[in-house]
Order: sequence, then structure tokens, then C-alpha cells
Amino acid sequence: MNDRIKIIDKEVLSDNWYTLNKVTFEYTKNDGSVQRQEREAYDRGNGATILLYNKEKGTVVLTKQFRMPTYLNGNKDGFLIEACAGLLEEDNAEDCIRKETEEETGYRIKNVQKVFESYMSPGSVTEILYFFVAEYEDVMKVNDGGGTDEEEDIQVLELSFKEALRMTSNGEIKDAKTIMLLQYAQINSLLA
Ligand SMILES: Nc1nc2c(ncn2[C@@H]2O[C@H](COP(=O)(O)OP(=O)(O)O[C@H]3O[C@H](CO)[C@@H](O)[C@H](O)[C@@H]3O)[C@@H](O)[C@H]2O)c(=O)[nH]1
Ligand SMILES: [Mg+2]
Repeated sequence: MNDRIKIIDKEVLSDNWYTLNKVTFEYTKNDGSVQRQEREAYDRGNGATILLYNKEKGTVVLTKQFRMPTYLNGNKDGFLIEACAGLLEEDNAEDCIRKETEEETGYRIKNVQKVFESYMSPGSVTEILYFFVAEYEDVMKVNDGGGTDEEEDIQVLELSFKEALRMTSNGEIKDAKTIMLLQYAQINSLLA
């Protein structure tokens, strides 16, 4: 696909839960010279995320859960407020996010709108994340949420949009996908 890149070797360094590969490749620089380089790339599949919002109430639904990698790196209690998200399985991103929304937040939503897609850590993680927004109403709540996985322990938060935006400024919300979705909602006036 790119004749400036020639993959020489791909070595699996770890495949315990997800896969960490070391890729050796020849890279042709802008000046035409060829360099041999190595990069580690963590492959944990792709994901989808969604902002649920209610115009009339001026609210959004977010989740709160323990995230070990953040606990290892400065997040005091390790809990993170995030937009609902999940890894893609066999299904396409849209079906995946509908299913994930019901499992994690308890809302059975109808129409979802794809807004953009983004690599979240392009220097080290292969994952591309698909971003969605959807309107929700109280009557769509069909269960308590929380996740289906035995180790999942997800708290569902319904916050005013203003409060959620404030939390992105004061550091209470520190998750990229969540900040991106809240700012998308603000820029596009999804809520008053
Ligand atoms: N035992 C074990 N379980 C794991 C490990 N890593 C993840 N899991 C479990 O695998 C499940 C994955 O849950 P999902 O809801 O599908 O994914 P997610 O972790 O919420 O990921 C979403 O958010 C990430 C962070 O923003 C995104 O990177 C990702 O794309 C996705 O959108 C969770 O139950 C989690 O505990 C691991 O190393 N060991
Ligand atoms: Mg999740």
C-alpha cells in the first residue's frame, strides 16, 4: 500500500490478553534514504464510543469505572468518567455501540449518528475508535446498566451538560474520547 514502507519482520512480544507486536521495517525518508526502524504496536482491536444526550432535560449520560492504567499514572483513585464505550467484536461499529449502550448504561437507544473516527494513540496503539451520538429518554431505560462482564463494575451518571463541560475544564473529566464528544456536542449545539 505504501512503497516507502517494507515490513521485514513482525514479532509477538506478548499475547496474554491483547497483542503487543514488534515490527521491523525499512522506511524511505523524504530525502530518499532508507532506514531500518523498529516500532512496538499494541493491538487490542478497535472500539466504539457514544454520547447519549437529552435536549429537553439538558443532560448527558456518562459512566464511571476503575481504569488500572490511569491508576498507574497519576489518577488518584483510578476511577475515570467516560462516555460509554466498548471494543468491537464480530458486529459492525453501529450494532456494537447499541449493544454496549444497553449493557453499560441500561438505555435501549434507537437512532445513532456517527460523527467521526479517530486513532487515539497513533504512536503506540493500533486501535481506531468510532464516535457516535444519540438522543435518549427516560422511557428507553430497560435495565440498570453496569456491564455484563463479571469484572465490569460500571456506575451510570446522568449529568447536566453544563456540569459535564465544566468537568472537562476543571480536570474531573480526563478522558480524550469523552472530551471530544462533549466538545462536539457544544460546537454543534446538540443541547441548549
Ligand atoms: N482479564 C482481563 N480483562 C481485561 C483486560 N483488558 C480488558 N479487559 C476486560 O475486557 C472488557 C472490555 O470491555 P469493553 O467495554 O468492551 O471495552 P472498554 O475497556 O470499555 O474499552 C473502550 O474504552 C477504551 C478506553 O477508552 C477504548 O480504548 C476502547 O476502544 C473501547 O472504546 C472489560 O470487561 C475489561 O475488564 C486484561 O488485560 N485482562
Ligand atoms: Mg466499556
